[in-house]
Amino acid sequence: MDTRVKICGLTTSDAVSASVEAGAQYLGFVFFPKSPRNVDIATARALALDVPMGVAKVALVVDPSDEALERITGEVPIDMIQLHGKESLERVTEVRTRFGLPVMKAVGVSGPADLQALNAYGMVADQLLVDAKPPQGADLPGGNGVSFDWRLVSKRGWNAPWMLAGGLTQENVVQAIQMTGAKQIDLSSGVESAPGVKDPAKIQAFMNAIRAA
Ligand SMILES: O=C(O)c1ccccc1N[C@@H]1O[C@H](COP(=O)(O)O)[C@@H](O)[C@H]1O
Repeated sequence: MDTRVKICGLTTSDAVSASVEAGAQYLGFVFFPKSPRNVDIATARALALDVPMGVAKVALVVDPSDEALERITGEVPIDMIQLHGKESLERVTEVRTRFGLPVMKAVGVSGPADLQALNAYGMVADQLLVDAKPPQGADLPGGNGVSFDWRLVSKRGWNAPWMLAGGLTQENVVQAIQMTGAKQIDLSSGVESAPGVKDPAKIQAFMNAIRAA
């Protein structure tokens, strides 16, 4: 299966190496203090400098200010900004223009009404991240290890390339790809041994599951 994978929430060089060696095409660094996967700028910079050419480094941010984005993009050699908050269509356009980097906009899906947002953001973002909505009362807008009803996005396309996210694991990823037709997937907690702790064996097993499909 020729699926591109983003492994998100990397905090150590071991996790970066395991993801690169297993064949991930995108690596995500989380800049969100409430997350167990949060990294400071110095750590992210050191990790990103070791990523080989051809593997995209993604900065995940949640309703960021321009100042926060200036600090991140000024010090960390990133290739893409992932907006994972309540950013408006206008804000997506503004961030793309101001920072000169591709923007991936995350959209939470729990029912058919959410597909409108994907249509709209697909017109302004470079990529879409189609994720589950966070459970009621969750501290995090993503990274909660929950899936949504994949039939909602079965064989759908939008104006921008998209990644499927939300509760993906080595056990369910093949079915998720078969049901949705996703060509790109994104995951975080499904390859962890504890919140924020990536497990190299789970990363390899996840990639093996996709390749064997
Ligand atoms: O992972 C986080 O801590 C996080 C924090 C804030 C916003 C988004 C976050 N994660 C994103 O959510 C997807 C799905 O996560 P999971 O596989 O369900 O655990 C993850 O890949 C990140 O893009």
